[in-house]
Amino acid sequence: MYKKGEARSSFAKYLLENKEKEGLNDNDLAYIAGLIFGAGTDATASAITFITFAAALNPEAQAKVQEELESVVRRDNLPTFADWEALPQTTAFIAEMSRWRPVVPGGFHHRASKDVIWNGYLIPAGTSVVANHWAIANDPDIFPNPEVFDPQRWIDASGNIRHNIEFCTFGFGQRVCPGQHVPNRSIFITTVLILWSFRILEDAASPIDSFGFPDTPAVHPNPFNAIFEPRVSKDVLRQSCVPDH
Ligand code: HEM
Repeated sequence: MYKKGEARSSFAKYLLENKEKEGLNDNDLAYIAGLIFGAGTDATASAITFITFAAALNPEAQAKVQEELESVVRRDNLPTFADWEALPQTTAFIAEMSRWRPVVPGGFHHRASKDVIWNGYLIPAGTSVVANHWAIANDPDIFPNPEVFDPQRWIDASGNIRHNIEFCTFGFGQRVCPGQHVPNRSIFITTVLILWSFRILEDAASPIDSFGFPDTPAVHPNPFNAIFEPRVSKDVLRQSCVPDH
């Protein structure tokens, strides 16, 4: 456990100090440290940008999250991780963003290292296999009216998060995203802090193209304008306690 103010451990420092023990050469070190940085920062930044994109384009869904924040967190407190369990609408908004505009729509390609028989199909060694996140996200049998941004599809009749559907935003199996707990937390806290503080509006003078993102395996939305209208006065903000994360 780290004490406040104490220097925290660093993954890159660990790699450098344990190079021999882990059997790594300098190239391995550079790639592993770089991959964590590249995979981590860009995908998370993209997801947070898609949160503002989804909020601006779906004012009613955004208002539902703000109603929930209003009753659970209230305006004189900043939201914290401790509120997570009590915020199903916010959790559903984030889940729906991940499905509606997946950060990795093309999935990452994998190559079969040996012949594989799957469901009666032979996948010969060397074949590239693509799990197409976009097709899964838009499967109408699982997600009716998939083109509609509808966080309520993640909510059950009692108002809780459904556990009988999921979307593969972090991939699958052995190569599933090992960092997923980090973005899950950063996306949650950033979303609640932004939507608690601001109403995000589409700028009528510069409409957002809801399909404005490139045709590549991992994406960011194309640059767009949105208006951030403060929901909380500066005085309330000054009085709010800053959470100790
Ligand atoms: C919203 C944020 C993120 C999304 C949507 C995401 C998504 C993914 C996906 C789809 C894969 C490929 C899984 C597969 O092959 O099926 C992956 C792999 C990976 N991710 Fe993430 N990721 C995110 C954030 C992060 C963060 C924060 C880290 C590190 C702290 C990270 C580290 C990695 C690494 C190292 C791999 C490669 C794993 C391997 O090939 O064994 N990712 N990620």
